[in-house]
Amino acid sequence: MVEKQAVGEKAAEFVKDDMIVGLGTGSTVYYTILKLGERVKNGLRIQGVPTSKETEKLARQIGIPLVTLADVNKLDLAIDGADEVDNQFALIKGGGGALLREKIIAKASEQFIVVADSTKLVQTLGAFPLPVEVVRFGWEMTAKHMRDLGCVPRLRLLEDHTPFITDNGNYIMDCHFQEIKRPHELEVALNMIPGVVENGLFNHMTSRVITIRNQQVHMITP
Ligand SMILES: O=C[C@H](O)[C@H](O)[C@H](O)COP(=O)(O)O
Repeated sequence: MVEKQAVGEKAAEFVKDDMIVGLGTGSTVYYTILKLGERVKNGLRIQGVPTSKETEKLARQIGIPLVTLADVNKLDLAIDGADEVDNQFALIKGGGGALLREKIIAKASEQFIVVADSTKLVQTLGAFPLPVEVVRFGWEMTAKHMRDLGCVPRLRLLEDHTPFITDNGNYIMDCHFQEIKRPHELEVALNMIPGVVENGLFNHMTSRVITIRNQQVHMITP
């Protein structure tokens, strides 16, 4: 079994009857969602809140009942992947461009479980370019302010060289910092820039990381 599948499926075990569950986005949590679909077919009663249009489509296809944030006061649990996880449980997310909805849903959840194969665990965040969602208006100016924080920002493009557009109609800047020594300070500083909607640093949100070492699934809690 591949690592992503092993950690993704393990996370599904934390989902119990009557929970409202945030459904993350990406190729790792994909396996969690498939497993939940199977369990729903076998009688599990849950309601999901998807973090992207892609996840919404998948969840509908496999029969997971869905609700929106307007229908609930809080979520019991959200499960999602990450691009990097450091030893303080800070994350970089947004490789798939879903970071804004993911952060809104993680913040609304009592527990936030991260599923991460062994390649995602790092000492210091930053080798993976930090995704930042920005409004289209004036994005070049927004990028200049981001550069002042010490990174090289690149507008995310599709294969046909047109800009990638998020589910919210915005652009993504992939910011090359190399090393992010103070993720919380950077998260706040980026969000102070006019034009920045949200960034992919998730600090103080993780309740548990499910990962894999020497082919064994491990769970780490802060
Ligand atoms: O926008 C995408 C999300 O933040 C993903 O959770 C993240 O990129 C990890 O995705 P994957 O599990 O495909 O590596």
